[in-house]
Amino acid sequence: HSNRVMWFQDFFPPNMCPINAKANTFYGIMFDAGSTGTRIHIYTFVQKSPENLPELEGEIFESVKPGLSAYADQPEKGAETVKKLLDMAIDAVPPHLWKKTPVVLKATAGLRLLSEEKAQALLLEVKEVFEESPFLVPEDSVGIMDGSHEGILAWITVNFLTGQLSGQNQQTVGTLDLGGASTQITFLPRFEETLKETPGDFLTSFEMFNSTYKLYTHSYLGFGLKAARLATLGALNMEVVDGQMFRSSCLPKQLEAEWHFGGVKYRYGGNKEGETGFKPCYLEVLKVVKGKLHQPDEIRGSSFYAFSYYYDRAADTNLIDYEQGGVLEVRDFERKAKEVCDNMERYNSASPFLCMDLAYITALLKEGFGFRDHTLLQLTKKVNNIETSWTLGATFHLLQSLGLTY
Ligand SMILES: O=c1[nH]cnc2c1ncn2[C@@H]1O[C@H](COP(=O)(O)OP(=O)(O)O)[C@@H](O)[C@H]1O
Ligand SMILES: [Ca+2]
Repeated sequence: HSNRVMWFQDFFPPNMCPINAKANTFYGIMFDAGSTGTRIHIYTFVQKSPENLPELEGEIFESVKPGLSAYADQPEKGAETVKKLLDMAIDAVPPHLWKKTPVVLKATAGLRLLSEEKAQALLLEVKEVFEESPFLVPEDSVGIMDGSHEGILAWITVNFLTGQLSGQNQQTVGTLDLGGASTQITFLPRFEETLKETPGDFLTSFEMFNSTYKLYTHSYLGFGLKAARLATLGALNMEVVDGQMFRSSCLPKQLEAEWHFGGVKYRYGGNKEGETGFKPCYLEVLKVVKGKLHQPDEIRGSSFYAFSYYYDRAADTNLIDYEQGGVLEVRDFERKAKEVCDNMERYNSASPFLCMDLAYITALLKEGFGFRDHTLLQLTKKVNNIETSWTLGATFHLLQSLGLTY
């Protein structure tokens, strides 16, 4: 299509004009600076008619590891990883739309855990990369996202993709996200009771697509899968003494290894002489979650969408198909945790943390949030070929604030 103006264009509303069939295509670029990796999502939308929601046409997705927080002492190098990903957008977006295509980066728990100074230095370098690009750089285009937004925007994404935000008879689903450093739970309460017994800072009103949703949401910093490993080892927020060894019954007996997280080196290993296996391991992970999370009664009976590390660990252990995902019960994680923890030698080609991760997920779901053994979890990585990530919700929010959609 060219930009030629045809005489008949004035006779048609813009969306119906035959030569303009694609004139209402637009793009949005959203970066997710997570604690374990940085990801770019390039979305294509078509607004077919002004009274309908913009239709999502597709997504281009790419990711790199490690995340920005690993470059805490080399912010320029960190920004370089963002630039590499942004080069993909140069190829994906037609040049005449560059100036109208917004680019935004939101960082999550990895940067929340860094010192203010180091986090700001990284964000400043990223901002420079954006300013040098041909794209639209809105105000606040680079920053650390509020934990409550992370949950809400993921909820918007999943419920948009499953068609629950349009039309009548909306039956929304709750969402569970398990990151490296933090974890989120979000749902739309149906009972007056829930609103009454929930602490005020767990409830947030959010406007999207001409509706207001009062959501239950909370982000637990330090309860992501990798942070939980450190907590289980007793190493989270510890002044680590040189050569200090952290041991756990969740690790293979003979294991001794090193692990770098958040710029600190940890030595860890199994209980050489002591106990190993599910029972002692579960007691260890239980200490990390017990009594630390709010348990809304309402969620016991409902089913949830779960993604990120819930998905990865379920796929790693063949509980679900890696491409298709699947439906599980909470007790399936427990069954698998027992199987792996009580036979660690059989799983020694997988991650040494597999037993600990599965035990933690089980404890988080049951003793943390208070789900039942039979609670259903819909494990999903993509819906209609779009990643289930807070980034789509964030892009809608962005387009709305720029007046590109309502
Ligand atoms: O867009 C995505 N597609 C697929 N997986 C994702 C996406 N975003 C995050 N993840 C998953 O999230 C987990 C890592 O969490 P992340 O690095 O975002 O930590 P954080 O949320 O605590 O900052 C991994 O399981 C990773 O595969
Ligand atoms: Ca994340």
